[in-house]
Amino acid sequence: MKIEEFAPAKVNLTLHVTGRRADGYHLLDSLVVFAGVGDRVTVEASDALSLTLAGPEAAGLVADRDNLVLKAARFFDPGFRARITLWKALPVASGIGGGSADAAATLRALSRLTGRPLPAPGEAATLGADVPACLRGRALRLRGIGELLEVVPRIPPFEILLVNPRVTVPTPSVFASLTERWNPAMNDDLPDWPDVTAFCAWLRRHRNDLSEPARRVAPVIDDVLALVRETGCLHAGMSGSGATCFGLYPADGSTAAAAEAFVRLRRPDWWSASGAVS
Ligand SMILES: C[C@@](CO)(OP(=O)(O)O)[C@H](O)COP(=O)(O)OP(=O)(O)OC[C@H]1O[C@@H](n2ccc(N)nc2=O)[C@H](O)[C@@H]1O
Ligand SMILES: Nc1ncnc2c1ncn2[C@@H]1O[C@H](COP(=O)(O)OP(=O)(O)O)[C@@H](O)[C@H]1O
Repeated sequence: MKIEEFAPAKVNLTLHVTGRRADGYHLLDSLVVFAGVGDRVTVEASDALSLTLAGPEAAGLVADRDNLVLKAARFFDPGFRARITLWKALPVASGIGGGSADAAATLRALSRLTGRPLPAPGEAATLGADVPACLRGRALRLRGIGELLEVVPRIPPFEILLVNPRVTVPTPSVFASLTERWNPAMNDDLPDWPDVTAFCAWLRRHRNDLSEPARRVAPVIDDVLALVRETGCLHAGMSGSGATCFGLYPADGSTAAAAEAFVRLRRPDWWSASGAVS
């Protein structure tokens, strides 16, 4: 039996850093969505554990034991034997959780293959703070270091453009260069947004507290945001620790795709993708 799982890009539409734990991990309050753009993990039973890389972004990775796909497989069952293929479409170290998405897709695939349950969020977070959210793969409010999740059921439909300038931004460096670690959280109750315009107006009143340190690490982020804004999006921002930026568009099946074509024309050397959001 061959099982395929999609590993969608995670996008932090807001990211408030609200404190720091004694072990150095930061407390977050983030509204997270998943885009119809991502990697694919395929798993089939075999007599040995192996990983093959394919896809347009595979060159950014090696299939060694530190690959999050193999870490997730060993975490699920240290003796598990399977032939795993990772089709890599998301750029590595880009703030859209590609590695965490791959780990989560591997766990989902192995759970389907064996009928065994998925790990609890607190356990999954030991693979990576974003893995619990990626296991759910739908609009969420993420708190704690990433293990406290609440489904956000009423996000209005929209489409998204993702643009990465092909500069890798290591997450630890961005957290390390934060100057203010104790910032206000989002309000306890999230509103019911009547439409995407109201949703974007709400997003504009919130923050990504990692933007400033990320822009110090990778000043090109300002150019990415300027280009995304030039497409006429409803709202633009940076995801996670960067450098990927996003633009939001109405869910009309064409405006986000047209924005992607515009960006590709202007910056064929950058990575861009667009899709619907869940
Ligand atoms: C910042 C976020 C926001 O969603 O996304 P990315 O930019 O990575 O996509 C995540 O919290 C990243 O999650 P993930 O990439 O899984 O993080 P991990 O591998 O667990 O941690 C990488 C490093 O980031 C820092 N880190 C991560 C999460 C967190 N809540 N506090 C931290 O301080 C730590 O320095 C840690 O050593
Ligand atoms: N399957 C994987 N996909 C992406 N990165 C991986 C993977 N396995 C291990 N990594 C490592 O994890 C780190 C974070 O990568 P990634 O999850 O893409 O970052 P981000 O969460 O910022 O998008 C990188 O240094 C990368 O080498």
